[in-house]
Amino acid sequence: MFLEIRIMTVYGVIGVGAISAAIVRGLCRTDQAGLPPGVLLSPRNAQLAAELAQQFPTVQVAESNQHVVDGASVLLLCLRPQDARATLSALTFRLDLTVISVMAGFTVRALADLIAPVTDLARSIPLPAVELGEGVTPLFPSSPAAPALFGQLGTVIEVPDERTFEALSASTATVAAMLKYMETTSAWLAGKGVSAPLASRYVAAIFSGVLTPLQTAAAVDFGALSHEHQTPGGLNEQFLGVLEQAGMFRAIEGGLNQVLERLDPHQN
Ligand SMILES: NC(=O)C1=CN([C@@H]2O[C@H](COP(=O)(O)OP(=O)(O)OC[C@H]3O[C@@H](n4cnc5c(N)ncnc54)[C@H](OP(=O)(O)O)[C@@H]3O)[C@@H](O)[C@H]2O)C=CC1
Repeated sequence: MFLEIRIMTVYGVIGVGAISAAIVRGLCRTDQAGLPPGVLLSPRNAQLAAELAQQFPTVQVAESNQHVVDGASVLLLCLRPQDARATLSALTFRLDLTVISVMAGFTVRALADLIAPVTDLARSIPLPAVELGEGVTPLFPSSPAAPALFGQLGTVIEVPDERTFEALSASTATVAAMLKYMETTSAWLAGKGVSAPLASRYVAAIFSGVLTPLQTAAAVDFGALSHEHQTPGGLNEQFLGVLEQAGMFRAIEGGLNQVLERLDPHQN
């Protein structure tokens, strides 16, 4: 089924940036079966659009956003939320267009108003791993086109309602903080005289050693894993206790609630 969809589909992309480039690179991976699909890019961010068009023969840059809409069978909306309203209001959409949004915080209802008369609409939360075909992408609602796209880029999670979708979206806001945690550990090591490259490699190895085996797990008990990594009276237990006393984990819950409030003010 995917092969048929790949040959017939032209993906239009409005918002050529970090996440849409990862999607395009993922779709054009050489380990994919069959021909890559057609991709029509918005001309905005000309340098990245030109790079993608140069790298992949089925990728083209359109003259305007309206040409992207008109030439696409499946339109991907990958704009920053603050640019979406003005950009989409300037465009005309046809009834039989299929749209997939990756934009955080735009509800189905808000999007439907902006892209009327389109009704075939799905929201998605792709992460950069789609580039390697290793994404795990929540979808709501799930139209036929959305699992067909993200199934080529990893696996999909079809979410039953928009509240659950927004909660999953909020949880993705924790990545930069996790990387800052690792940077702090790495910089601390460098401050103790470990060379900076070795410090960063070592910290990456500590975490990838724990996380890589979890990639294919059906479910993960993080609490049990945390216990496994704490020898009673040991160093992990000591460090965890310091963070607990400092209120770090309550702060994580508070931060998630604030992000969710921003995504969906009616949920908390
Ligand atoms: N990055 C990620 O990992 C993820 C991002 N998302 C969502 O994807 C969306 C995009 O994020 P991201 O890729 O990081 O953002 P980027 O800033 O990398 O890309 C957005 C692109 O949209 C372009 N743009 C702005 N205005 C217009 C316009 N009027 N017409 C056409 N293009 C325009 C920008 O151009 P210029 O720079 O010139 O303004 C920029 O190239 C966001 O809504 C985000 O929530 C979702 C999941 C993961």
